[in-house]
Amino acid sequence: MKEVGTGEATGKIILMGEHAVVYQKPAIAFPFKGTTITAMITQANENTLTSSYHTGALKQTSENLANITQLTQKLQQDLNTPPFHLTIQSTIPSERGMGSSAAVAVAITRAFFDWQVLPLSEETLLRYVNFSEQIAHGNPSGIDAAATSGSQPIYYQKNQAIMPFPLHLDAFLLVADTGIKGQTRAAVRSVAELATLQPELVESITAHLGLLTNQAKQAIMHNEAETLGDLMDQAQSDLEKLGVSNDELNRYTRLAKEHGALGAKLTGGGRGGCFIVLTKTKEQAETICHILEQAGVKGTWLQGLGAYQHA
Ligand SMILES: C[C@@](O)(CCO)CC(=O)[O-]
Repeated sequence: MKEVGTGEATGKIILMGEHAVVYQKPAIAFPFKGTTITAMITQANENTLTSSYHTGALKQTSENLANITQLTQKLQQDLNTPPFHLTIQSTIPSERGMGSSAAVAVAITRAFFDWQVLPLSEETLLRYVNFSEQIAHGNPSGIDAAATSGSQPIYYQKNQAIMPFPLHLDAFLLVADTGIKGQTRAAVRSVAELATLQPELVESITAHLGLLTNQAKQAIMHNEAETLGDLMDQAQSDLEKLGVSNDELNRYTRLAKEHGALGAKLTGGGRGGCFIVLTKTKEQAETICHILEQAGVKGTWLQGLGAYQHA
């Protein structure tokens, strides 16, 4: 056993396919390197946790504490470890659709295995993260676990091999936080309820979202930012029909479009949280960022998608 075990993970952005991915449709996501989480573990007299965060990252709501508590108990039992002190530091905003619950589970699992000097396969890691995600989300597709544990963009379909996917596009992606707590668990549940009441409607919307994801993959491969933007707009419209957007997300994505964005949509679970805006140039992204901040958006990150291949 080491004196200190450490583990890291990044946040994630879903570019296309959230919610539809729960219904076996494909999605595209990438680890978001601007946001990270680190877990550190040492031996202690009893199990304790401290966490620190920047601007809204990892807040100890009862929901994310339940998944951390149950995951650490499981790891402690499975790996037969002594009592521990766990420290978590995060810059991933929590409950914003950026994968903080999956990322914290990735970092903690890595820290436990590092502490015990045990090899950790991808498969074992994902098993622990999905255990934790069941508690946080109810019915996760596994995309958050896959995206926050890897280093490459992925094309993801539930229960299929994770496909790394080269995301290089001459465009910029602005990630913006509505400042409103996202509601992934409630949104996933409400789509499931709609699927029980109107199975054909949900099948046709999610099938369309899956088609848009596949078209987006082609657009990215051919470096067609305008096409990708148009597909993102169509995805936002489908997500609104599924009932997982909200007034602020609708208003901000439309505002971004009015100011020259190629496309704009919510990202992640929705009903709050973050949205993404695609622009051709960095200057356009910065202008839109300024307009959105004046309109009430709380936090923004800018990512050049051309550089992603080197990340
Ligand atoms: C809304 C959802 O599709 C993405 C949440 O980041 C849920 C899931 O896939 O587990």
